[in-house]
Amino acid sequence: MIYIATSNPHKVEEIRIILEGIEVERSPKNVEVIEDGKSFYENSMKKAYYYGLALNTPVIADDSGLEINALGRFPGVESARFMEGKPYVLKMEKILKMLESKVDRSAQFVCVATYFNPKKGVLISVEGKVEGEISREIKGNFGFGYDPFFIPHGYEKTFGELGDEIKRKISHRSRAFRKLFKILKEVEEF
Ligand SMILES: O=P(O)(O)OP(=O)(O)OP(=O)(O)OC[C@H]1O[C@@H](n2cnc3c(O)ncnc32)[C@H](O)[C@@H]1O
Ligand SMILES: [Mg+2]
Repeated sequence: MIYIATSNPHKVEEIRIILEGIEVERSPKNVEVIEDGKSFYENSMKKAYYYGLALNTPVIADDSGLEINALGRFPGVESARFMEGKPYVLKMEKILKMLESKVDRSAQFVCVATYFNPKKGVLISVEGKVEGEISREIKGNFGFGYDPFFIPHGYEKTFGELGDEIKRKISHRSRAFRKLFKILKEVEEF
């Protein structure tokens, strides 16, 4: 079993599906980590480090977000803090307004997964990305966060409409966690 250093149950659910056969649990403690890093890497490593120290056992953190290229890769590391506490539908409506005058609707979801073993001082971070574009309408109820207006390349529908089966194959999270576990199988007893 491995703890996921997150306060977000949606992430744990997706990681459970991605890592079929490996038991994952949300950290039993919520550790306050100031996510003031300028990159997903920094925030991911910070979360893994502080959760790993607090639990004194290996953990995996995930820092992720949506980058919209015509908006200078906004919201990026601010994806969670943008309009904090407001429903995601309002966040997406606001972003759709920001995109009204733009031709380029390309975007990517990014996930940096970091493994930290405090007992051995092993820290491994990997990145996964999925390219796509922002739809003109918010559609679908699957997934979470910004899924209902992200159309992955190769599909016509949003992640909100496509659901777990597709997402677990191509999402930024599945790419990052698969990459991480390929390494962990070699360097740690997984
Ligand atoms: O920091 P932790 O405790 O892990 O939980 P969090 O929800 O704050 O997670 P982040 O700081 O990594 O912020 C992630 C942001 O990016 C969004 N996001 C991340 N992965 C996503 C996905 O697969 N689909 C849709 N939105 C996603 C999510 O809704 C947040 O707004
Ligand atoms: Mg966060």
